[in-house]
Amino acid sequence: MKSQFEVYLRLKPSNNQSQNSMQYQLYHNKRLQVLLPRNVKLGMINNNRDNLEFNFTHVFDQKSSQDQVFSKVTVPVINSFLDGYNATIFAYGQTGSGKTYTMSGAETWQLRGVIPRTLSYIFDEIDKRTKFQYKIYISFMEIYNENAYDLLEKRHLEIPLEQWNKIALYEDDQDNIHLRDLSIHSCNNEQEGIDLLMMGNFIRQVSSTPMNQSSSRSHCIFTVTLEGCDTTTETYFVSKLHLVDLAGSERISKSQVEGNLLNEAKYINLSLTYLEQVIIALNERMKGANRQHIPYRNSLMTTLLKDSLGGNCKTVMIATISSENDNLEETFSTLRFSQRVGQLENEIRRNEKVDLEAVVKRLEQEKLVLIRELEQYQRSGTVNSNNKKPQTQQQILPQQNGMPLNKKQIQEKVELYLNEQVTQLDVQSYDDAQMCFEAMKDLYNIRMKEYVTELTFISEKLQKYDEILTRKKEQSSFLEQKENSSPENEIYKRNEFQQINSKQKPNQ
Ligand SMILES: Nc1ncnc2c1ncn2[C@@H]1O[C@H](COP(=O)(O)OP(=O)(O)OP(=O)(O)O)[C@@H](O)[C@H]1O
Repeated sequence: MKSQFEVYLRLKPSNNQSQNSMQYQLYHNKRLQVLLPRNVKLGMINNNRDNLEFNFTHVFDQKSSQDQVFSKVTVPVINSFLDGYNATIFAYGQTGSGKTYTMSGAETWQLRGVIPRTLSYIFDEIDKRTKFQYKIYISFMEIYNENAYDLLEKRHLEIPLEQWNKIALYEDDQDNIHLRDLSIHSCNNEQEGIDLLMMGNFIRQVSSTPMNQSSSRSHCIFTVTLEGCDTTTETYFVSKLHLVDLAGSERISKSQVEGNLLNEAKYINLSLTYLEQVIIALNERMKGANRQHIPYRNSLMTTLLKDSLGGNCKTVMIATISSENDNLEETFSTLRFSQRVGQLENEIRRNEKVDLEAVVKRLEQEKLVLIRELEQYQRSGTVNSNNKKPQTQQQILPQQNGMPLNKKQIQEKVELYLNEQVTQLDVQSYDDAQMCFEAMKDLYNIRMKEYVTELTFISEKLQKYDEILTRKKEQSSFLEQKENSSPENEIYKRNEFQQINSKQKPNQ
């Protein structure tokens, strides 16, 4: 299924109400027209024009609340994630434009952002989806100076960044990316999720260099992994939701930094440039150019987000811009980038697997229950079923208000009696008794027919699944190995990785 990238724009409220504010018009909350100030010389802008226009899935103006952003952008994405589709929401924009405010939120609970709201929504939805069983796992990582680090490793609170374990990436022969040394945490409720988010943010702050305290110089990826099971079909699915807060997108010339900070800025610039290159390459390929190679491997971030940017993933971008003319150059850079992203589409599919053994087991049990019920029904004409408890102890008379009942009404009363929902049938005449017996005979025949039909259906289904299962078991080990290395199965290898991690830790 094709899934067009969705691109949202969020304008940060202006700090000052002076003439320095960016002048713009918003049409239907989808089209932003930015008026170009005459006195501002911007090399990148064609001076013949007095405005530039940009289109979005939706534009959130300066008055938009956190809740509005969450409902519009995130809710549909999480619903599809809970159905078994991979998804990524990433915030992109210059430093201070509101990426962290949008993704994580501000100090108060009311101003919480996309990530904490997502956790609440996921657990609320899980409670409602009663025919599914879900398990949720969380990991949280940071990419800083082209190295990836685990933000949920408690040891990182005690040691400086230089001594942190770097997350190792490796690709299997199917080009799937796997991660080593990234902890994955089981999460049973919203509070546990929030605690993990807070711990990660805390570790990130503690590790930060002086400049980081006011501005985040790293990319952050908060990942929710879901293992789901549709209990009615025994279909298992695994999906991933990446919530990404990218580092500020401003150019080095603007940030005017030196030394270590210049190094950081270079890495950020480089990784965002590589991100841009990936987007351009994907755009060209979409427009029919012969682009086999997409340069994902140029940076850690694009390697990690490979699936989000041209694979099996529903991808959403939130572009954040400030509303001051001072930042116009960066604002235009963000707006232009977002237009390119908005043209992309991914091919998405549900990451599902049927547990054939579980299906066969269930069908065998159903068949056994049906055979037992059928035997009992043949013997006594009634079936003991927990669902059919007597609702009332009152007598049901074949007569109502002294008037004789018709055949259908008698059948209904007899059915209640046979289902043990009433204890007696009060028969007052020979004709009534005759009609009751007739009704019993009819109902018995109908019920028998239903049983036979259902048994035949279950037996056929059982036979079919049995055949598939046998075929599957007979498949060569080569094919099984291939299946096991698919990205959907990454989570199942978690324990293996954790064992490797725990073996490595004492030596570090
Ligand atoms: N929409 C908004 N409404 C109110 N305040 C906002 C909004 N967006 C951002 N802010 C405030 O602006 C400041 C900078 O925002 P934020 O830290 O989210 O920027 P950022 O894009 O994440 O920057 P960096 O790239 O440095 O991490 C914060 O104090 C934040 O609370």
